[in-house]
This record gives sequence, structure tokens and C-alpha cells, in this order.
Amino acid sequence: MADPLLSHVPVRLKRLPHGHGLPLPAYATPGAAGMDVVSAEELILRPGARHAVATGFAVAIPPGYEIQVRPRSGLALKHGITVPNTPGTVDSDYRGEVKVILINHSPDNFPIQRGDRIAQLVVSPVTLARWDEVEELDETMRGAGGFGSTGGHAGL
Ligand SMILES: O=c1ccn([C@H]2C[C@H](O)[C@@H](COP(=O)(O)OP(=O)(O)OP(=O)(O)O)O2)c(=O)[nH]1
Ligand SMILES: [Mg+2]
Repeated sequence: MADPLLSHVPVRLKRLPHGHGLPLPAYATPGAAGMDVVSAEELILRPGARHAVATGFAVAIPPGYEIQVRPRSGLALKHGITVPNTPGTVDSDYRGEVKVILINHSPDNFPIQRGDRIAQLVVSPVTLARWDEVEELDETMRGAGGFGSTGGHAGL
């Protein structure tokens, strides 16, 4: 049988000194879209605070791809911990440490241990576009209507 990993996009990853001993980002199940990524540092995220959490590695994403940094729903639902810039964008030409920006929306301190799974990384193709500037745009049924123009939430 063909190796299923053959169809995976290879991404070069360099472990940084403070990342030694940590598991690499990994899919928790065979059908997972994101790889869980762990913290390379220990900290306490106070209520309302933000922090760019170290992951302990840098990457060279192949041209034509990006890595999206997304929150974990369990942390969001149970602890109010999310990624304020979600989806975070790691560009293919970025060679610095991958960081996970976290914010604590709960009234409680949120302690993070080294090795805790804090977010997930989705490797995704990027479509590059160019602008084709014109004087007039074609007409549509929607026109300029937006922001709830087709109807609001029941009761509003
Ligand atoms: O969650 C994130 C978001 C960004 N980055 C790194 C990789 C990315 O390639 C770089 C720049 O990110 P972005 O373009 O979102 O930030 P910016 O504020 O526009 O900074 P810059 O002017 O450096 O592009 O920062 C991360 O490590 N994690
Ligand atoms: Mg930028």
C-alpha cells in the first residue's frame, strides 16, 4: 500500500535550543485538519492578557503555502483562551520562531506548562491574485447590500 505520508506537504522545520525535547506539532487523529502545537515556555496568562507564546521552532514553508495558527475550541470554550489574530498567518518567507498569540478572555489566571497543547497549525495553499482595476463593476442582485441586508436574526 502507498505510504499515506507521501501526499503530505513537506515543511522544513528547525528546532531552536529551547525547543529541544518537545514533541513536534502533530495531527491528534488521522482525519485532523490541524496539528496541535505545544508551548515551549511556562507562563501564567492573566485575565485580559496577551502573550506571543514560544513554540521552540522555525519553519521554511514551501512557496505557495502558508501555515494558519488557529485556536483550540476546548481552550476557548472551557477557559476563554483564544488566538486574537486568528487565523494567524505564517508566511512562506518567514524564518523567525513560530509564535502563538494567546489572549485570556476569562476572569481567571490561565497557567501554561511547557509541553501544553495551546493551538493548532493548518498548512494551507495560498492563491495569489492581482488587481484588474476598472471604471465600472458589473451589476448584481445584491448590489451594495450587505451587513444583514438579506434579513437579521429572529427577534432583531
Ligand atoms: O500567529 C502568528 C502570526 C505571525 N507570525 C509570524 C510569521 C509571519 O510570517 C510574521 C508576520 O505576521 P503578520 O504578517 O501577520 O504580522 P504583521 O503585523 O503584518 O507583521 P509584518 O510587518 O512582519 O508582516 O509573524 C507568527 O509566528 N504567528
Ligand atoms: Mg504582515
